[in-house]
Amino acid sequence: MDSATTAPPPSQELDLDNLKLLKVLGKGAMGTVFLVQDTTNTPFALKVVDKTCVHAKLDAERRARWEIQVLSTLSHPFLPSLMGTLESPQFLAWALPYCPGGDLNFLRYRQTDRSFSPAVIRFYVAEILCALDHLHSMGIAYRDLKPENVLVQNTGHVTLTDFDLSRKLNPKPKPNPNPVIVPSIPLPNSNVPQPRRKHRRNLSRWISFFPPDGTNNNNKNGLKKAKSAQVSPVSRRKPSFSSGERSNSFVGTEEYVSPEVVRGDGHEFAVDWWALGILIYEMLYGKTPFKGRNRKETFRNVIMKPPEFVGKRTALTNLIERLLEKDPTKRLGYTRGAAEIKEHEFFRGVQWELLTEVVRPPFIPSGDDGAGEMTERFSDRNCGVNIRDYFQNLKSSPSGRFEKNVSLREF
Ligand SMILES: Nc1ncnc2c1ncn2[C@@H]1O[C@H](COP(=O)(O)OP(=O)(O)OP(=O)(O)O)[C@@H](O)[C@H]1O
Repeated sequence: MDSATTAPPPSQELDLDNLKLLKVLGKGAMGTVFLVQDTTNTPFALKVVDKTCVHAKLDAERRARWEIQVLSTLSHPFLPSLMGTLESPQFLAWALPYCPGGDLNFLRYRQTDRSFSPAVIRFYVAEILCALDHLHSMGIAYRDLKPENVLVQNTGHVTLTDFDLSRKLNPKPKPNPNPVIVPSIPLPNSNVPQPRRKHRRNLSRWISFFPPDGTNNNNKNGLKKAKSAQVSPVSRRKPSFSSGERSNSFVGTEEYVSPEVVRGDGHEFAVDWWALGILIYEMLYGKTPFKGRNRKETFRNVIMKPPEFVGKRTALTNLIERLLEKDPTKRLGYTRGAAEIKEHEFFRGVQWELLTEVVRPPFIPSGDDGAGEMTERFSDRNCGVNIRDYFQNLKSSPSGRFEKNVSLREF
């Protein structure tokens, strides 16, 4: 798949005067994502972070700059490319290709039994695996894999979104094909006090933050998007036809957090393989494996409980089991990365180099698929509303929603 990657196209400086906001695609902890059109009528997604809003406390600006930095280096069919950026004293915004198919969570809820067949899972997971492989090869751990962050492009292929939690790690050295045999060193006795692990400092970043304003966090599907990382106050709400909620916490969605992160042991690229195991489980069974009644119970389950598999054991359940190995060093993918996972029996027959050539992915968005369910759509009369008006109006609106009859001003 890496053969399909090239240097990222240069991103341009966007001109706010030429942008029309068409609708809100989603709202996350960090920003609002709009569907926008430029003078050529090309639609694209614009993620806007209001540097002055209460979420500044979430370190939104620093995270946004990091996200832009990561995006500017990406060039891969299953990862977004940065189309442009803009900055004003109030806003930081960047443009990405529009994905009209919604996210995998939305798609799953449109299935009759709210789960995918193994064949559909194979397709999506193969593409996600290639995207993660590429990120890891760049030394980037994604750390926020969940169905809401897997978007469906107009071609039906996937793209990962939301890189503010990603982190640069030291690339793993390739395993030595001719290892030097050294005499074995006795394992440390667990009764002997060990030096404090260096990685524990990572925990300082994982402090929960509960925004005081109960911010509207709906995405375009009317689902509440799971808050990521240290921001995570609001539960990830499933579509309105379900009462189920998924709570989130200090490092991504609670149910996707790996045992090593819960334990404070620090983390490596293997956290992404754990999250991949959770995601596959959820796609197959329609629920995550370790969800408890509260965060404490969820974390206890993450550390202690083996995943339960209903029905016949298959190559797919074996793959999940190998990814949900509690000890990261024994987890599939730990030693040789994605290559190890690609060799698993579940993927037998997958032609990795030809994935982008698949012309009939399981779901191809038709026209404005899902767009009718956007939380906020600006009527034709309001097309052309500018970003400043949008946020100004939002602050003063008692409903916390955009009021359609806002008077338009130049930005
Ligand atoms: N390129 C895109 N095309 C279509 N919709 C998009 C696009 N990018 C983002 N979205 C929508 O906007 C939502 C929020 O985007 P994103 O995850 O980037 O925001 P965030 O503020 O970083 O979220 P989080 O709370 O996880 O940190 C997504 O879940 C998705 O529904």
